Amino acid sequence: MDSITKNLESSLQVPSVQELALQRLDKVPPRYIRYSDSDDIISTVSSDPSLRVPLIDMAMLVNAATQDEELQKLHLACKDWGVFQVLNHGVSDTSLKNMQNQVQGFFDLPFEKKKQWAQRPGNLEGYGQAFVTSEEQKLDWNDMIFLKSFPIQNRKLDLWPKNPPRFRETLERYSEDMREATISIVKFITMALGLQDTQISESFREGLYDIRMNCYPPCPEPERVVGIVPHADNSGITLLFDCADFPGLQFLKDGKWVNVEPIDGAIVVNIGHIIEVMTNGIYKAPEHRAVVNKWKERLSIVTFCYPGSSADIRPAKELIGEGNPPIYKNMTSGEYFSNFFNRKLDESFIDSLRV
Ligand SMILES: O=C(O)CCC(=O)C(=O)O
Ligand SMILES: [Fe+2]
Repeated sequence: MDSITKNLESSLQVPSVQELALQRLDKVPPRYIRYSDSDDIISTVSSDPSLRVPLIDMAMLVNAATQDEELQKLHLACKDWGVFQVLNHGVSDTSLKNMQNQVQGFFDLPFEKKKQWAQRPGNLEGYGQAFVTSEEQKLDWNDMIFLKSFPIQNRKLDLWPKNPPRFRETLERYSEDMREATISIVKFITMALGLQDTQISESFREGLYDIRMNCYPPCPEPERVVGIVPHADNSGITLLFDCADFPGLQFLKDGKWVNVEPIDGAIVVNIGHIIEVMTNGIYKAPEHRAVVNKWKERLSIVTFCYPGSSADIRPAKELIGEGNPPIYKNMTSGEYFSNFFNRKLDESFIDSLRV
């Protein structure tokens, strides 16, 4: 792999996977091949049907009578998995469905129309693919549109689609809903850890919110490609709305990949590197990937949630002391992002943040 440090806040332009899929090829082009037939992507998937991503009910976290029990469940979910599905998160079904319809409407547009909102050289935002830094790099079976939503001054409105016509207002509303949900979810995550003060959750009120809308077209050789290559998120937390009714997202648990079975109305929440640092590694950002299939397109709408830029990224003071040394460095928000965008692609990002 490329060991030279590059600024990764940009992406090279690559072909649209949706357009490739429309050609109804028998074989995928070599640039997408990740696996040979023998070390098949499927063989590493857990075969234990009882192994399921934990399900958390926010209504039980809010209710004083059931809060302690549900906080204990949340603690184990964060500690043992780093991911859970959440119900009763406060985001209405209408908001989710409206967003799904707009994103579907966008990806259904002819390529020539979508290109209007394409990433520009040296820029990650817009319609295209993330983190393509060399002409030799293997590609994901994924098209996406990536937009920054909060703070409002970060919005590059010239990259916000105007087609379908309600896209912009729907995304605006959706990101407000995601921000509200994030503040509550982070509050409960810190409570699950026994932290009293709400400084961490409140820092998400002025936080950064980036939305990545993914489209995974059907693929003629799904077992030889990957929708999104295994990674952990650099966010505080990530909220993923799976628009499909069949699995595609998988998390690594005890060396095996576990499918996330979509639940109607639920949101998938995973810990990102920032909360990993703030909890001094008690809650870890889990590895995950997306797989694709032969027959059905899948969409997901992913919100990366970061604390505001005035919050330092450091292990919480309450969690360190005698016998509990900090395992991660103290960083300003600016230092954290600079480390991320200048990271070496062949090294673990989280390991580079260790003291
Ligand atoms: O679409 C998915 O299921 C996974 C997306 C993801 O992990 C990401 O965008 O960071
Ligand atoms: Fe991710």
